[in-house]
Amino acid sequence: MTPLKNIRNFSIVAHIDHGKSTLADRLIQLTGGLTVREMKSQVLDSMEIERERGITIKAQTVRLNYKAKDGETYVLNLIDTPGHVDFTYEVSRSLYACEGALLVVDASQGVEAQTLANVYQAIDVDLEIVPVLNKVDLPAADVDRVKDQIEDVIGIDSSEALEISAKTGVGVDEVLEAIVTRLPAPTGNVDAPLKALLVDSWYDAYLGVVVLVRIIDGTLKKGMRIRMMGADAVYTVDQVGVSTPKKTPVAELGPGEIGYLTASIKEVADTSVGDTITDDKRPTADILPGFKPSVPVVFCGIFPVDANDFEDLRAAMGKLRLNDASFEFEMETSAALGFGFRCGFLGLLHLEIIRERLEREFNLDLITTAPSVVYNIHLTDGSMQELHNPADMPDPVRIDHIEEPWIKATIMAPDEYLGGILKLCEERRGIQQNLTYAGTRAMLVYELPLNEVVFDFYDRLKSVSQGYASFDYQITDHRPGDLVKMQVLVNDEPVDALSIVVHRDKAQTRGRAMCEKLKDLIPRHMFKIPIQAAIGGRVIARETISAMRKDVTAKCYGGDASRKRKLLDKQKAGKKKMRQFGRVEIPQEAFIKALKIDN
Ligand SMILES: Nc1nc2c(ncn2[C@@H]2O[C@H](COP(=O)(O)OP(=O)(O)OP(=O)(O)O)[C@@H](O)[C@H]2O)c(=O)[nH]1
Repeated sequence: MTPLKNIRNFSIVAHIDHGKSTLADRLIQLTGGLTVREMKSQVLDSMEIERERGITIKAQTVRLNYKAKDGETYVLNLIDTPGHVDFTYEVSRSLYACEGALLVVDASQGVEAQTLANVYQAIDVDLEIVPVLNKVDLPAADVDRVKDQIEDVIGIDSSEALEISAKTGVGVDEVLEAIVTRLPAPTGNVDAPLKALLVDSWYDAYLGVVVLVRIIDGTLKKGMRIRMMGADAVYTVDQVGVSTPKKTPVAELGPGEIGYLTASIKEVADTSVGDTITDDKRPTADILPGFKPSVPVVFCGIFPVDANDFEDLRAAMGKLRLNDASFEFEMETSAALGFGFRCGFLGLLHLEIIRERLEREFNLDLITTAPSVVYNIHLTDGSMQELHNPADMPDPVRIDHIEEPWIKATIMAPDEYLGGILKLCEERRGIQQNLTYAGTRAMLVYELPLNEVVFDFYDRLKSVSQGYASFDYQITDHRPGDLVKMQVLVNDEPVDALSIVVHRDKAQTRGRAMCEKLKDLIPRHMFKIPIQAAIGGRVIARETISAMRKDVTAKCYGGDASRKRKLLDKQKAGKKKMRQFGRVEIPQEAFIKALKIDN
């Protein structure tokens, strides 16, 4: 057991790409946590898709042993935090396990929206913060400007900010010293009953469910009967260990320490993050405050292209859910798409990652329907129901009013792009709350309906700002809105998977855009296909796909049979990605593409 005074628990908070993982790798390397051979290019971002996209999702920890200049050896626990808006809830849970945080800011870029969001969370839980300016090796680095920005925008003292390059290694040893000298040691009582925070849990192919814990008081040992106080479940501890980042069993964990336990827990869903773990025989008197559970805010339908893949899809989703309790799914049937699942996600990136994993790791061809937010439908009989699927919208005569979720969005960008950004926010029914400047960077705060943001807002923001704007949001409340369900009819048949809930003022424009898009996305058939958008029985937009004059093989004049076969094969392969609706075949990608709004 490490004495409290020799423990430091910290996180690194940063905006995406400011160098958090690179710095973490350096710290691991300098403290000898891994041999160079064991060191992959990025140790902490280990999942394949995370690596590809350069983002971190699951919080991970690593324990470092550091011999400081004072001659003592310290245990430094680094808890990694995710960097994307969809996963901010994982940031806050990681921060609860720490006493301090390194605030990493790219010295060539400055403070960005997620720097702010993350550092405010750290300040909220009273962490000691050490500002670190990274990438000082870049010619564009402007240390003084960024220091001023940290003081002006965040409001913390930056006079003693460290100046480093995680890439070249310059200044990184100073970071280790600062962790020891500037961050506080944890406190705790070894003789008190066990009290530990359940920081995270995940499924490991060898160990089963692994629980990451931070010990507050008492000790945790193998063989102990532990109680999860919130979930009210009792388990026997099989193994206690630390991550170096290799999983290494230890005899026990004491106050202030961070480590993992396994206890034959069947599913990640049996553990609730933020729960208090105690000794079943000698329970602690007080429960830790816990965290708000992360609730899915974006829903969509996922259907197999080939109906025979339904069971495989169910099994694949079950596997992903093992490791991701915030991903929800339940069976759904659609008149157009048959059997599938209605799935809930934390945000659009989360949706994309899950879909990509299903397709890539489980080799499934999928149709994803329009993402939708959760609406509160207040009925005339005084009851309220949550609407997760636009297709389930009750009859309008039964509806008294509909409420939709609103967010508070923070956008930071160079001021030259401000015009385009303001226009975009106004188009999306935004209400401007604040506009401030730090030098030539503008910081905008807007209230926006989540429904207007969920689909392509982020893409559009990036394009109007040439990639320079950063964005962060949190859901604030539900507000009444004049919302209607818009249906799309293809060849006079409603395609439920294309239904959306939309603000009445936007319905016409959206309807027209969707019909135009579908006209391009649906290939010609042997007959004329009308495409219509409608609210109730009223058609608000219409396009027609004209009939194909000849069949595809007609252009192979002459009797070249092999060429003809090739063409038909090609057509057949294309068909696999199509879905039959009545007499019309709609390509898989149409369901998402039809919703993108181009300007
Ligand atoms: N020139 C220079 N480049 C750096 C430095 N530190 C990191 N980078 C580069 O910046 C990019 C982003 O670094 P990462 O460490 O992946 O960023 P991150 O903050 O971990 O990103 P997320 O995991 O998505 O939060 C990479 O291409 C790094 O090589 C530095 O000190 N100097």
